Amino acid sequence: MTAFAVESSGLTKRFGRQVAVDAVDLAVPRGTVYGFLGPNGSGKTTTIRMLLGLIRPTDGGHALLGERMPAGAARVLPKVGALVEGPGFHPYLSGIDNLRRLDAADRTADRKNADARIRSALDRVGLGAAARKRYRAYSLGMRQRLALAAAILAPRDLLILDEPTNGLDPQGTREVRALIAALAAEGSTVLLSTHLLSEVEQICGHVGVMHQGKLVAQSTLADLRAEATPRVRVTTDRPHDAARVLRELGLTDVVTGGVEAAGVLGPIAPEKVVAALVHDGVPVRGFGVVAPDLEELFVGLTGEGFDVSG
Ligand SMILES: Nc1ncnc2c1ncn2[C@@H]1O[C@H](COP(=O)(O)OP(=O)(O)OP(=O)(O)O)[C@@H](O)[C@H]1O
Repeated sequence: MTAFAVESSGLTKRFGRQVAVDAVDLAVPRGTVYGFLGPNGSGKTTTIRMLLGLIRPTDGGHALLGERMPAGAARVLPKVGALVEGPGFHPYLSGIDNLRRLDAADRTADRKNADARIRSALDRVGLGAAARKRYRAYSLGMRQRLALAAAILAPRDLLILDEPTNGLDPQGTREVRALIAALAAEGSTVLLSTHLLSEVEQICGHVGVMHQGKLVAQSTLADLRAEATPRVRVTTDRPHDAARVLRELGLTDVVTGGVEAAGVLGPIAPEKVVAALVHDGVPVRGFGVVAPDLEELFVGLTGEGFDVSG
């Protein structure tokens, strides 16, 4: 068994002259919740559609659960649950009848326990009470929940979810995040795309960051945080003298503003910085070492802000 539930190499998609996905090497370890993070238009959905075999890559290849795609599609896809925008549900059928229809079309599904599986999926996404309502009467959030129910109609080794909390209210968002955590605890690997950094922070152990079609970072959140070099912040009446001392010591990205000077510490010990400031006669009123938060880190990687709400 390979260590990765999803592995791609050089995965590329061009639409005409536009490169939507540019040589992406994904590595999603089994048993993890992997956040596929990036601003709108960075290529997440296109990557996911290639992973699922819904569109053909222009270049590169990938494997799901150790099976090369598309050759192993028939073997592996029954073990993969997916939530992607695509062919919709039937508007005049109820939620439960839509799921029955989907399940009936799945040759690999176990007929004997179909009712129980469908009921359980509806309950898990919180649609138990609305199961008999017609799909066309569902709110956006309910439609999203039904799509998630469809992804978990059978036990799955891998779930690939494109923006699973899109369209949900805060309560629904919390419920779906809790459901994802529960599915992961039961042993599914989850790859979810999101433009919300807070979502990644709340439920993901791993993250891959997309920017203009490229995967610009991929690691555990813990490693990303550890790599982040802290900054020092000096409060003083003479910020320009403080900045000079910081530069002389080798700190980078040194800036001043008001009664502050700040810079990236790098390998230099903070106590050395304090000693140098004092030695130079800079009146230090305050001194702090601050680790950048994840948002600053990702802005640094992509040059773009992330929506941090939710
Ligand atoms: N079928 C298509 N034909 C032409 N261009 C496309 C097609 N699908 C996607 N693109 C382009 O590819 C780029 C990446 O789009 P994609 O939907 O993969 O990004 P995304 O990160 O999922 O963003 P979003 O969150 O908005 O869906 C965009 O510039 C988009 O306009």
